[in-house]
Amino acid sequence: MAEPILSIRGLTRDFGPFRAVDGVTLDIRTGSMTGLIGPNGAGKSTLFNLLTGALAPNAGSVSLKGRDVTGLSPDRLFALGLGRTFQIPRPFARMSVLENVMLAPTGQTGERILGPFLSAGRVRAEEARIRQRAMEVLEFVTLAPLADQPAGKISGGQMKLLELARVLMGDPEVILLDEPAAGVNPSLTRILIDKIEELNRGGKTFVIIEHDMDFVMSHCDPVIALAEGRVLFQGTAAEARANPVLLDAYLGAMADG
Ligand SMILES: Nc1ncnc2c1ncn2[C@@H]1O[C@H](COP(=O)(O)OP(=O)(O)OP(=O)(O)O)[C@@H](O)[C@H]1O
Repeated sequence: MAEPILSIRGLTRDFGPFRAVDGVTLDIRTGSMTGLIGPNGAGKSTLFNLLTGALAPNAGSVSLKGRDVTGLSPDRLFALGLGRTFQIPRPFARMSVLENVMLAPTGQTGERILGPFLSAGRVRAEEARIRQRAMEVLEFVTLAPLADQPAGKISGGQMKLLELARVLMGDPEVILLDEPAAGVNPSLTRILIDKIEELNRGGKTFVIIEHDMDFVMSHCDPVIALAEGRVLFQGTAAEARANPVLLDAYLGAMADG
C-alpha cells in the first residue's frame, strides 16, 4: 500500500486538566476522501488545529509525506502542501472576492523573500500572474461572476466556495475541510461536492469534518469516528452504518439532532 500522506501517532492535547485529543493514532491514505465524524466536543476541530500547526500538541507526532512536521507553523505546513478551511469563514469583508483570493498565500516562500528585490516590472508581472491564477481558481469554484463583489456581500455558501478557492491558490496536496456543508443551501452544496470530488479524482487528499451523515456516508471512505478525544471507529461507510456501537451511541443521536 502507498505510504500514507499523513501519519498521526499518539497525538494528545490538553486544555488545562481537560484532555481534548487523547492519543490519536491514524494514517490518512494518500488520495482518500476521509470523513471525520463525532459528537460535539469530540475533539475534531482540535485535531485539525493540531494537524495544521494552529495548536501545539502536548504529546505525539505528525508526519506529512514521511517527514516529521510536528510543531511546524501553519505557514510552513501550507508551504509543504497542507491546506485547510474553517468552519466559519472570515474573508476580508470590504475587499472584493478576487482580492481575497489574490491575498491567499501561494505556498511559495521564495516570493516573499525575494519580494523587496524585485523590480517594479517584475512585481507587476507577478501580480498579473497571481490575478490570472486567482481568476482561474474562481472560475473553477463557479464564483468568477462575483469576482468584483465585496466578499462581505456574498452568501454563506458562496463564502465556503471562496474559502476553497483561497486554499487552492496554494495547490496543496492535502486539504482539511471543517464542516464544508454546514449552513450551505442544497444547490451550492452540490457544487461544492462536485468540486471536491473533481479535485479528489485529480489526486488531492481530503479530510472532512462533517455532521451531515448523508454527505459523509455517500462521499467519504474511510470514515473515522472520534469520541471524547479518541478514535472510536475507522472503516468504510458501509461498516460505519452496520456498526452497532456507532448506530446506538451516536449515528442515531446525530440523525435526530
Ligand atoms: N481553546 C480551548 N480552550 C479550552 N477548551 C477547549 C479549547 N478548544 C476546544 N476545547 C474543548 O475541547 C473539546 C473538544 O473541542 P473541539 O472543538 O475539538 O470538538 P469538536 O469535535 O470539533 O466539536 P464540534 O463538532 O462542536 O465542532 C471541547 O470540550 C472543547 O470545549
